[in-house]
Amino acid sequence: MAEPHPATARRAPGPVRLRRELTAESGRLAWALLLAVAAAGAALALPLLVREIITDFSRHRPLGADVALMCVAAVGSALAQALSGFQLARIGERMAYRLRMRIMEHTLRLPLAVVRAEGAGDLAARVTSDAMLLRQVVDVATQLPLAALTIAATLGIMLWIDWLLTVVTVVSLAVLTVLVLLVLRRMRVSMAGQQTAVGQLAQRFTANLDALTTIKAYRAEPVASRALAADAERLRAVSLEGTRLGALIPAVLTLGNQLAMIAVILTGGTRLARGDLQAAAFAAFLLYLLQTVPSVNALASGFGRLQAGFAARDRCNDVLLMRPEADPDDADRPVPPPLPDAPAVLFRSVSYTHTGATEAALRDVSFTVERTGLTAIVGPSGAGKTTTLALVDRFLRPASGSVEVLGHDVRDWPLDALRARIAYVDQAFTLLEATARENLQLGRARPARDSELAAALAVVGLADDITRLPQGLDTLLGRESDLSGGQRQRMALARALLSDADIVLLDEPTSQLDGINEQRFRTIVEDLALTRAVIVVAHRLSTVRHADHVIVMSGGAVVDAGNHTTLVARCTPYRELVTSQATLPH
Ligand SMILES: Nc1ncnc2c1ncn2[C@@H]1O[C@H](COP(=O)(O)OP(=O)(O)OP(=O)(O)O)[C@@H](O)[C@H]1O
Repeated sequence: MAEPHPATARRAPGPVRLRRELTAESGRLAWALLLAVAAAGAALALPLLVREIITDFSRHRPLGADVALMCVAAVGSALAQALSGFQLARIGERMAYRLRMRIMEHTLRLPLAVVRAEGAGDLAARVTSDAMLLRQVVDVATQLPLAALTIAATLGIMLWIDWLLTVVTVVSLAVLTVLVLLVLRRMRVSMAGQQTAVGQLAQRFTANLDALTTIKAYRAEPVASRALAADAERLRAVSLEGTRLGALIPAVLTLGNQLAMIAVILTGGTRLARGDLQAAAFAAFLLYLLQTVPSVNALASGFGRLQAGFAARDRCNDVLLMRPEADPDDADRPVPPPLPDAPAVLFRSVSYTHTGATEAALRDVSFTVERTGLTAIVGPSGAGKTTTLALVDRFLRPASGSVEVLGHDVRDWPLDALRARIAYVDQAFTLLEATARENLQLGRARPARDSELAAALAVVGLADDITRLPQGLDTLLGRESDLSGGQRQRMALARALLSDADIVLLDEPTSQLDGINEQRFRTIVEDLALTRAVIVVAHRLSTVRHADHVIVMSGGAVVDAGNHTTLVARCTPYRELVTSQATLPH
C-alpha cells in the first residue's frame, strides 16, 4: 500500500509579521544599513570639504589634498550605496520567495470550497502583486532609519555651523512632516482598496480565460469585456486616488523645502549683512540644507511604501489565517491500521448541506461498501452522488452522522494517510499542467518504472496515443499538447490503476468513452474490483448492470440498495432509470 507523504501533514503557517520577517535577516540587514550609513557619511562630508576648498582658494593654499579627499568620499559613497542596494535586493527577494511559498503551500491545503469562494485569480494576485509590494518593505527597513539618521546628523552639523538657522530649518521641517503624515494616513486606505481591486480584476480575467471556449462559442466576448471593463474601471478609479495622493507628497515636500530655503535665506542674509555670519559658513549651511531634501523625500516615500506594504501584508494574512482542511493535530495523529473485517466505506446517517445552499445535499444517508467488488451509485442529476464521493475523500465533512473508511472514522485518519488509501477520478478528469509521466504517477509513494507505466497505458488503450506525443511520456500536457476528453478520461483511469489505493472512486467515468473504450473500461473496473473496492457514480446502465451492489439515490437520500435484478423487481425509481435507458446502447 502507498505510504502517506509526511511532508504534507503541516500546521497552519500563521500570519506574516513584518518585524519577524526582517529580524530573520537581521545580520544581512545590519550589513546593508552599515553600508548605507557609510555611503551617507561620505556624502555628508562633501559640503565640509567644499568649505575647506573655498577657504583654500581664499587663503591661496594648495588644493590637492582636499580635492583628493573629496574624490575618495564621492567614489566611496557611490560604492557603499551600490553594495547596500545589492544586499537589500537579496534580502527582499528571499523574503518575497518565503512569503510566496507560504501562501501557495497554504492555499493548496485549504478546503476546496474556500478556494472556490476566494477565486483563483484573486489568490494568484496575493502571490504576485501583493508579495511584490510587501517585498519593498525591506528597502524601507534601511531607507527610513538611514534617512532619519542622515537628517539628524545633518541637523547636528547645521547646529554646529549656526544654531539660529537650524531652529528656522527645524520649524519648517516640522510643518512639512505634519502635512505629509496627513496624506500618508489616507494613502493606506487607498492602497488596500487598490490591491483588492487588482485581485478582483485578476479573478474575473482568469475565470473568463478558463471559460474561453464557451465565450467564443456563444460570441460572448462583448459580455465578458463589459464585466472586465467594470472591474478595470473600479481599479482605475481607486488607483487614481492613490496616485493623486502619491503625487501630492512630492508637491508638499517641494513646497516645504522651498519655504525652509526662503526662511533660511532671509534669516541668513540678514545676519550675513550684519556681519554675524561668515559667507563660507552660510554657503556650507545652504549646501547642508539642500542635502536634507533627498533624505526628507526618502523618509516620506519610505512611509508611503510602508503603507502599501501594510495593506499587502493584511491581504496576505487574510489567506494565511484561513483554516487548512487538515485538523491542527493532523500531523501528530497516528496512522490507524485498516481493520481486517471492516467494510471499505461505511456511511452512518450522514447529512450534509453545501455552504451557501438552502437545501441539504444529503439527508440521513447510510450504506456499506465491501472491501472488494463494484458498487454503483445511481440516481437523477442533483441526487447527491458527487457529494457522497467527496465525503469519502474528506473534501467535505458531514454535518451530522459519520463516514468510516477501512474501519476508522475519516476524522481519525491523518488526511494524507486517508487519501493515500483512495484513488479519485473526478468528473472533469483533471490533468495537471505537467508531463504525461508526472500525471500518471500522482499519489504514488515511489516512482513507477517505465514498464509499469506502459502496462497501465496499454490496459486503458492509451499506449499508442502517448507514444505519438512529441516527447512521448515526457510531453508537457495542458498547453500546446493536450489530450481529447476521452483520452484524458483514460489517463485518469490509468492513474487510478497505478495508485495502489484500496478504494477507487470514479465519478461518471464513461461519459466520454466510445463503445470500444466503454467495453474496455468495464473489463478494467471488473479487474480492479477483484482486489479493491470500486465505487462508481454511473449514469449508463452498461456499468450499473455489472455492479455487485447498486445504491439508488434521490433528493439527497438513499432510496434503495441491492443488485440489479433485485432492484429492477422492487425499486420503482431504479426501474424508471433502467426503462429510460432502454433505448440507449449498453
Ligand atoms: N458547491 C456547491 N455549492 C452549493 N450547492 C452545491 C454544490 N455542489 C453541489 N451542490 C448541490 O448539492 C446537490 C447535490 O449535488 P451533487 O453534485 O452531489 O449531485 P449529483 O447527484 O452528483 O448530480 P449530477 O449527476 O448532476 O452530477 C445539488 O442540489 C447541487 O445543486
